Amino acid sequence: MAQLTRVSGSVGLITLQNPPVNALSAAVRQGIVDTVKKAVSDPLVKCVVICGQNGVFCGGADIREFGAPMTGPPLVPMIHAIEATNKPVVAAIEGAALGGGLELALGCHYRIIHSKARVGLPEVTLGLLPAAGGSQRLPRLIGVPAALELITTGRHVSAAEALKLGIVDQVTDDNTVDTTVKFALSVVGRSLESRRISTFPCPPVSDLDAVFDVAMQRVRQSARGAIAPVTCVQAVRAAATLPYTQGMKREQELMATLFTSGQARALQYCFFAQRAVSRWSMPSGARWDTSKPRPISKAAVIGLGTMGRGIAVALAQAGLSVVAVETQEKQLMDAKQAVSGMLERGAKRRGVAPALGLVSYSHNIQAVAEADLVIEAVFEDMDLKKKVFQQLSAVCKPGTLLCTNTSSLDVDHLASQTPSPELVVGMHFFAPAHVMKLLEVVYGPRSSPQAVATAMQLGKKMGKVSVAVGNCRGFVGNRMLKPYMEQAFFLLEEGATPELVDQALEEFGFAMGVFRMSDLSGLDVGWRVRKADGLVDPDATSGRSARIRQGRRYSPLGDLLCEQGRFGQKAGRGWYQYDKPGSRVAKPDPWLHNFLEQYRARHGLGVRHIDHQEVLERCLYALINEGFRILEDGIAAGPEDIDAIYVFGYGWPRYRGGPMFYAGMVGLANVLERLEHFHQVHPDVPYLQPCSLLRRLVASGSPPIQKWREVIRKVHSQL
Ligand SMILES: CCC/C=C/C(=O)SCCNC(=O)CCNC(=O)[C@H](O)C(C)(C)COP(=O)([O-])OP(=O)([O-])OC[C@H]1O[C@@H](n2cnc3c(N)ncnc32)[C@H](O)[C@@H]1OP(=O)([O-])[O-]
Repeated sequence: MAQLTRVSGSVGLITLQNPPVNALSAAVRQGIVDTVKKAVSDPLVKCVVICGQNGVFCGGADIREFGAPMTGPPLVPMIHAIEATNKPVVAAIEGAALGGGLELALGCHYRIIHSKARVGLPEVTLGLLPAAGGSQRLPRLIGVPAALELITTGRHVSAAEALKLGIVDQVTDDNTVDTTVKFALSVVGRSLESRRISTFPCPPVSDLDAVFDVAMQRVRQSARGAIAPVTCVQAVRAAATLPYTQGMKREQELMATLFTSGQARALQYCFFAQRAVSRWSMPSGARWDTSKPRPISKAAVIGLGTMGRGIAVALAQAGLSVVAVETQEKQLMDAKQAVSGMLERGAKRRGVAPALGLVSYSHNIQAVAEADLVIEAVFEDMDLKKKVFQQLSAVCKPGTLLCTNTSSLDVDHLASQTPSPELVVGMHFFAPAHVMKLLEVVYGPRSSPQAVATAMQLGKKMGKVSVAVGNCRGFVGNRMLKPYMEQAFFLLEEGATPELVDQALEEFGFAMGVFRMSDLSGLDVGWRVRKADGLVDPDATSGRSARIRQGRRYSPLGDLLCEQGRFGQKAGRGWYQYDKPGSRVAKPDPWLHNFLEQYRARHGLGVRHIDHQEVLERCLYALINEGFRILEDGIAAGPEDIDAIYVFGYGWPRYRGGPMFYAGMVGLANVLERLEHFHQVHPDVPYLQPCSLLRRLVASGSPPIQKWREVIRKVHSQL
């Protein structure tokens, strides 16, 4: 809705009212149309100010309405009507003017912004383009290069930058509405001819073709396979080359191709999934809205290797005081230098002062005695972690929350080393910990809801997408990665090459295929785990038995490479070869191809043609199947949790929504049918056996993903 009041005698103040962000729902659009008409026809109103209630101008079109048939007045004529009025209309921007919100403001004759507000056209992040005139007005206002950058990245811009770019006319530190009302009164009577952006020519650019070629190349490289950024470039090109009316026509045509696309649906699902994961729940019934987090002001990090350093930086950047502990003196000095450097570089990027004073360093674990929360980030070794937890229990003040940064170790087992297991949770950070958005908060059967709530809130404070998950081997992300990698190894045995598998996955949208990723993270990591699991058997060198371990098909390929010292990038060779150790450019390796041929011959394996489709189905459906098992086991509360983990932590292409959303897009019955087929061909691969939840969902008519929780609840209630 929108409300019209008359203030300061002759100013028509229109307030958008649609909590929490005054999104432009059908009712709000109707409200704007009605109130603008009323204000324009009221002789007592000399000028109009548009603002939003509760300190937010407008978060854009109401994304919740996108799936349903359009009702209410459309945005484009509404904004045109505002621009065409003969009374000055001024936008008073507080909080944010994003998407349709900024497009509304661009239809106004002037824009005043609060210094803490931001603006932007983030439609591209939702698989769309700014199709309420934004792609046509912004280039006319600020020029093609700047508009291209903002529209194709969807970046939010601070008030100061918005002023510099010319998006707004004035920045204020005072009450934005009061300032804007005064401003509006001051421009009454001035000609509006030069204030209607749609009438501006685009500022000339010397080599327009080159500008668009570079932009197109950039978006194709940075968002491989995503259609919205490419379409955004085309829309801005229309602004630069066509008269406004024709440009608007082109904008609408381009939007029509995006609006109903699968990518737009996936990206909009991701938008809500990212927010839904903060409403966590545990199988015990504990929930986000009934569990109160503890206040944390002082944190500690134990172990300052790569992960510990990143965690210390993330905590300090969130404004917490941090005690960083490393028992080795030399490591401590190196870490201090590295952490300070990271804080300085981060602060420079964000234009703030580095939080160097928030971090103190010690080689004595006693230094953590006063911490409210400790994150242990020592080497991934259960015995070592157990020792640290025992020490922490003796040192920390009562009530201190003890967190372990582990990617797969048993959080409950660690909790049992302490007298207060309810205060123990896992915090699985992803490297580099101060950069990566994902945090898995792992609760054991004895973790208290308050401990989970505190870790989740801390994650939010650090700017992470935090997902609460149950305790099991690999938690959610790494547990699902295992069948995915296993299939990739099997495909090599059956005739594929690392290049073929990686190309299929990279064309699907992953930043890196499974083998390039494995080379980057180091083959020895998995080797160590497999050794500890008793899977690496040096005696079994040939024949079928060599490829069966613990009763199931096993590929020793990764182990054989490690035995040759081929640990990946750091060794200069792994699944690929590199110019030198540490080099990042992966090149196909004839040695590896020869090795695969010999391996297949030794084991009597026939080679067959494997295409991209098979790579995708085998690798992704095995991963998805494990996702369904995770839901069935109650390790993740809903499909959004799994999807957020994969999008924010594992490079799953956001425009494909996450693995569970993707399963829904290709059709659950289709996934089930292909898994049944693959399991028939490979009966010794349990990961390919379709999970009963998947069967159940298909039997229930493959409901939309938003309804899966109902089926999951039924499964749980019958257990
Ligand atoms: C022709 C069409 C052309 C135009 C297209 C567009 O405009 S496309 C749109 C382009 N606009 C954008 O892409 C902007 C998207 N929004 C944002 O970037 C941020 O929400 C924010 C910066 C506005 C506020 O950040 P913050 O950290 O303070 O808050 P928060 O992020 O936690 O959100 C709070 C609640 O508001 C909800 N909600 C938010 N926006 C919308 C919406 N547009 N709609 C509906 N709902 C929306 C959000 O789901 C959440 O709900 P929950 O979970 O509580 O039930």
